[in-house]
Amino acid sequence: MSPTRTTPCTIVIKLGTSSIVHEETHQPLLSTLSSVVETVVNLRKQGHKIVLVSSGAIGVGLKRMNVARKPKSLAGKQALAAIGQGRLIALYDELFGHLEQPIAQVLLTRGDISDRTRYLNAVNTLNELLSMGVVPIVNENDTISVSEIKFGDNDTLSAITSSMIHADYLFLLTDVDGLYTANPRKDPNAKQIEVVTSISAIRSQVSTTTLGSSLGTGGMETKIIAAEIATGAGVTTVITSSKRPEIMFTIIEYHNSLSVSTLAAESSEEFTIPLIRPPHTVFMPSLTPMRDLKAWTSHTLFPAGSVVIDAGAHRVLSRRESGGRLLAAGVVGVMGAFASGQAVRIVVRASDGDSATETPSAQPSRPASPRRLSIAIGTLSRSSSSGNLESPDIEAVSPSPQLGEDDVIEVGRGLAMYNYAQISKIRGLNSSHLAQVLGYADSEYVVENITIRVPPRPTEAK
Ligand SMILES: N[C@@H](CCC(=O)OP(=O)(O)O)C(=O)O
Repeated sequence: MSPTRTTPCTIVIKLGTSSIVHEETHQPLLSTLSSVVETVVNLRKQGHKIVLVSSGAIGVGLKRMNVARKPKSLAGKQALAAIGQGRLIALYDELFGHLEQPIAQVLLTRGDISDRTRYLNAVNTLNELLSMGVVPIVNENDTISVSEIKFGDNDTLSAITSSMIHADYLFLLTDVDGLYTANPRKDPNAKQIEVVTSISAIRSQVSTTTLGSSLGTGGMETKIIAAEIATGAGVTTVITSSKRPEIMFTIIEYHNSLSVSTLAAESSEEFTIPLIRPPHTVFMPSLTPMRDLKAWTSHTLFPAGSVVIDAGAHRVLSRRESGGRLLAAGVVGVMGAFASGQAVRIVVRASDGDSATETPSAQPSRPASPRRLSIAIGTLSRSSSSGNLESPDIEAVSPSPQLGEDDVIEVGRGLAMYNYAQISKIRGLNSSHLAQVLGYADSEYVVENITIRVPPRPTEAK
């Protein structure tokens, strides 16, 4: 056995509906579930901490009520999830119980963890359960989830869970053994992609359209999104088959042996040749992972509005030295109504990235509707992101030119330090003038904890 084999890891395992119930009969797939349970218990014996993110509530509910197809209505799905979730967890308790492994049910909605305190409570509970040697079984709280507060699919939920507990691995177990260039069931030329280092590059290489099942909500596209969230938080993400869950041992061992051999090669020591590669796709974790507050802001919060920045600010925020903090000088407008402390989208105008040079000219007279953008504030000549203030006087404002959603591009997210009306007032100003305009200045920044996900075009990134 390799010495690294038992290095304790924190592992999130996601099991989709297609691995839990039969697609047509909705009978529970007992042999798959038993193998998963056995594997989880064996991983625990090696010292790993395991969280299971399990779908299947609706599928089990369909079987219980003898309903042939997933209902179209939200209430219908919610009712079936309420019926199925209890039975699902009872089934897990039965299977894990035979191996004397305690479990816990954790049901989450995005709404729950959009509140920082509740988010931290969820993190604390999960960590406490793990340190008690329990296997938490997480699902979306479907009964109360509505579209605005839904994770939408359990791939995303598992990625957010893995980020919450700083997992080492996220395994997305599904009915295929990895990501392919095309649907392997239909196209004999489909090739498995073994290693993904760039999610954006991979999107152009794979066809993701046909790989969802009729019961679940995910498919390959949601797995790629999940991989993007998890790897961004430093979590190695693996797609592999749920039919042989014990393959997770070999995959962990394989990756450990690769890193051991790389280290040995670097120090010219002897090393053993890594094992034969088990079938899977691995998404490599970011070398500069986003942790805690930034990951929370970026992935768990629904933004309440938008802050429009100029091209100069976009360039500055894309550099690590900016610390993810935006000065009022780089703001050209706001969109929607948001309070201080809420998450906001950071957007640039789609036109041509010329916002840095354009003089702002209007102030919204009322909260802009979420779909319209009001370019905010007074007629004085203000600086661009250089932060120079040419006149300290705030003059009367002119009507708002409006931009639609199509006129802006989201480039990142952050937490607003002031509300939308205040940011409108101080837009373009040097931070030394915030107290004069607002009557106070708790922060010299208007938005903090910003993660830029879309950097400026290379020609702009001087
Ligand atoms: N929360 C739902 C599952 C939603 C979902 O994402 O399903 P899947 O695409 O099979 O992972 C349930 O338990 O039925």
